[in-house]
Amino acid sequence: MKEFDAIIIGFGKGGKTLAADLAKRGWTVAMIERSDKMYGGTCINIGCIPTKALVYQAKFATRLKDSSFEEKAEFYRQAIAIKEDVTGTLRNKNFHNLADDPNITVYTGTGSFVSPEVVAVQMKNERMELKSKHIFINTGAETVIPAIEGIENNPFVYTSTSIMEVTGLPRELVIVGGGYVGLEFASIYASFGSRVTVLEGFPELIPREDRDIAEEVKKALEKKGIVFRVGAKVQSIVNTGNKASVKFMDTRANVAFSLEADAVLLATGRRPYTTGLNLEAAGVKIDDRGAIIVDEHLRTTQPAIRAIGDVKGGLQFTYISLDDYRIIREDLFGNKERDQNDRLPVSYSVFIDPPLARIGINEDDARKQNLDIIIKKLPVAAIPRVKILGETNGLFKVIIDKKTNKILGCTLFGPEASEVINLVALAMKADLDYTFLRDFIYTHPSMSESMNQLLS
Ligand SMILES: Cc1cc2nc3c(=O)[nH]c(=O)nc-3n(C[C@H](O)[C@H](O)[C@H](O)COP(=O)(O)OP(=O)(O)OC[C@H]3O[C@@H](n4cnc5c(N)ncnc54)[C@H](O)[C@@H]3O)c2cc1C
Ligand SMILES: NC(=O)c1ccc[n+]([C@@H]2O[C@H](COP(=O)([O-])OP(=O)(O)OC[C@H]3O[C@@H](n4cnc5c(N)ncnc54)[C@H](O)[C@@H]3O)[C@@H](O)[C@H]2O)c1
Repeated sequence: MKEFDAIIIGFGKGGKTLAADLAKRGWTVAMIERSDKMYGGTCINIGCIPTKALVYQAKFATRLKDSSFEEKAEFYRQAIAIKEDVTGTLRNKNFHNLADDPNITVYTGTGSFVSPEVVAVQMKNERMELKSKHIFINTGAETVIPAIEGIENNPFVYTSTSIMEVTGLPRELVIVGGGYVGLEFASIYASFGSRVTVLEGFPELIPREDRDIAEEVKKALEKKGIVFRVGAKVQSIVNTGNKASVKFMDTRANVAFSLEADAVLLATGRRPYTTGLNLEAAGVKIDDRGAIIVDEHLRTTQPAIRAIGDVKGGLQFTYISLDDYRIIREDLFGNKERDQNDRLPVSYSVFIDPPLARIGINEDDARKQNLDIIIKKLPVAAIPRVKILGETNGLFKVIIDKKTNKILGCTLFGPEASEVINLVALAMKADLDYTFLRDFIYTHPSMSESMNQLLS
């Protein structure tokens, strides 16, 4: 049996970064990845990178709004080809980053535990057992497939992964779920020229955001032609031969509706992926949502085994997986002072057009906690840069603690929000008063300079 200093199951963000770091320190590392289409993990192959490549291309597509559907479809086909090129290049680079390192062996096969120190790898034509005292699980998440009649083997039903493999632009796209994936794909496909309907089961759109922000988001996306149906319970998706017939119930009005679609995207959440890992053999326990249970230092219920990224539940972002690597690095080689709690608050961006970004609490949260706050708002139309961009939709909003002058939270909905939020996050992390950003000298004309106005 081959022995390694470390075994990593799953080629995710944290795992691949850890592999390279350990190898540099002289450790021998086995990286196990089940698919040769997934070297580098979800983000570069089927997640952040391909979707954001399409977000970027979709921006140009909006210039074709008066063109024929066929012309739009041709532009979309080219955008998919560009996306393929980007992911292919990154996948190859990610593979070689590890495989070319003499201390790292990449196994293309499915990993499963035999015991707490032994992992079996099932490859195409071979099964091997590997041994290590340090094992890291980085197997990511999978799309939740809801129990809806007619979904199974229905050629019109897609996940975020499979829809991006299709080169034909759907004329009518129905998206089930109005979360991150649902909204980003709605924005992308509406920009490319599809007619998009989003069916969200919850009675409100983006319920975690303040209602004034949610209204602005809805308004901006509706301007693109997207139709939202909230409180929608999808009952069946039937293959009618050349289309899908989507039947849903408006649970608020208690009325049944039916829609025709060329494609139906399931954007109904992602859950930790542990299928086939045989965690029982290692003594690694999962919670009732299927996430691997970890402590603040990412140790599982079998302390020599750790979990990284989406598979441990909680926030599902690439930068969280990367930060998990930092926690482990500090635990193994540093002062052991990092843990999962010290990275809060964490910002996020939904890459719709324009993007929505947030850090910390919002007004609703502050009111529920009876906090003494100052709220400042700025319609994006008041920022000089948006006149240049020709994009005046949006609202920036910040919540400040009246007593301490610290920023408690900030939501930015407008052009370049996903960049500007990092500035606010930095100020919050550095424990700066809001006046620091208010009086800072920014370049002009930039979106960052909106902080002068927003915070004044
Ligand atoms: C459509 C979409 C868009 C997204 N956009 C963003 C975004 O813009 N920004 C952002 O921060 N996040 C985004 N995310 C989330 C982000 O992609 C994930 O949070 C992140 O990639 C998770 O990384 P990870 O390290 O947990 O593992 P992953 O990158 O998911 O890697 C897990 C790997 O393990 C492999 N694997 C699974 N089981 C086994 C096994 N038994 N043996 C061997 N290999 C196995 C899988 O094939 C996979 O390659 C997006 C996700 C999706 C789906
Ligand atoms: N920009 C980003 O950072 C980004 C982009 C995409 C995905 N992601 C990550 O991927 C994860 C998964 O995204 P997601 O959008 O699939 O999940 P999500 O949890 O964000 O949203 C799922 C939505 O589907 C709705 N829903 C669930 N079942 C339904 C049903 N049967 N009918 C109608 N609606 C239903 C839910 O109410 C919810 O609004 C996110 O948690 C996020 O962390 C991040």
